[in-house]
Amino acid sequence: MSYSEAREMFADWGVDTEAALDKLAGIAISVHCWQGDDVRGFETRAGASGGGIQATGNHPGRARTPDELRADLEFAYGMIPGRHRLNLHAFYLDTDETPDRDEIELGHFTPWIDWATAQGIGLDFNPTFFAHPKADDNLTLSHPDQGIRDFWIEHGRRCREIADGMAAAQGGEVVNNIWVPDGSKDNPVDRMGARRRLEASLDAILSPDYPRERVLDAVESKLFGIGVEAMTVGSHEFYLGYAIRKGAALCLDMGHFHPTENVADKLSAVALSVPDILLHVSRPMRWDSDHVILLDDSIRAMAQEVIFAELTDRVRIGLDFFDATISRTAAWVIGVRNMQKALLEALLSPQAQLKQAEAALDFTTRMILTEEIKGLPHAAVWDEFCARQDRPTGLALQSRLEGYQASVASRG
Ligand SMILES: C[C@H](O)[C@H](O)[C@@H](O)C(=O)CO
Ligand SMILES: [Mn+2]
Repeated sequence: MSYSEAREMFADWGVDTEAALDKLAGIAISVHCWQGDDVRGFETRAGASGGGIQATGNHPGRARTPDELRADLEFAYGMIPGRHRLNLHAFYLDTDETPDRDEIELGHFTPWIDWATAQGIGLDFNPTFFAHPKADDNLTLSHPDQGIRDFWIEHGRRCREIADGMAAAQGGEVVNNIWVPDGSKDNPVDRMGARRRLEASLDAILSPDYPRERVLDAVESKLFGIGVEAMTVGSHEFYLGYAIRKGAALCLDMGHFHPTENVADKLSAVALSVPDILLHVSRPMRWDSDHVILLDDSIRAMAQEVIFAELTDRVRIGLDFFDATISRTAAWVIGVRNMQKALLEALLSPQAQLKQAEAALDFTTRMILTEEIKGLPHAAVWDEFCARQDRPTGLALQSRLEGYQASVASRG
């Protein structure tokens, strides 16, 4: 079906496809660097990722150096319509020096800043509180040992300084997201002590004032991780309260809740109390497995909430998945495009009619609408979006993804 035929069909339902395409073009997705190298980072000492997160699989082509990772990202961005961001973790520094985590500085990220600026890609940042001997107890900011806490506090403070430097170099906001793996394998007896220590450490990290429009601090909760099954110190309730008290952004990772919870439902609920929200869009399978996101119901529901609750200015969309059993570049491209497709579907919905039916308690009309619009030609509108930005679709996309994968498959 041609785009003009599709445009007319949507117009019959009161939907303006041009307005939807304009809106979609303005939504930046923060692409997570860690899909490209199985969350290994570029520190010389780095081993397995630890902290209960681990990529599984051994597909050829993993990026082994910052240059390889940037080349892979350039290819991926070239397959994705729109202008997007890069979400960089601190242990992806690019330097000949070997600073410990409490010694990193902006200069260790200069090649990333130069590259991102040349590419027109905004950076986001994350301190790395895992994959380090001082995190081997699965305790960092809440560790009972003051020395270990101080080490990680210094890391957190330096990361904010780096984020501010990135913002100064690039202009605009850098989201700096804090996730710590801290927790307990078996039932603890002093949950309060651990949470008080985490709170005090976070306060110490966040005490220097940076303009919010330059450094947007976010905090990420989690239900449990491998090795910390009994308690996660930074639980949802902990961070929801913390974000409200301190004015930080709240990060909702779709893999960090009980599998029966609807994470999309949380958006409007927390948006009443927290001004800014960061999403880690992910696909948990039975647990926080970080599968590549599909265009499935959970992603559609999340996108619909962002659009229908009119939260595009307050929600930063980041992705968080890593799959080492498939082409890593294809994983990025497919995942980001799926997020965009879900947003486009929401933008192509007859929102006003749906809300009107619901307000009138006319649930029959609401159901007719939700089910009938599923048959509308969303794909023709998506193809038009890609064509206007010279991005391939369908078989052409497949061939480009396979071609690039073949070109990196010989990496050792
Ligand atoms: C690498 C990320 O920071 C990490 O995945 C974190 O965001 C997380 O979700 C841990 O489970
Ligand atoms: Mn996450």
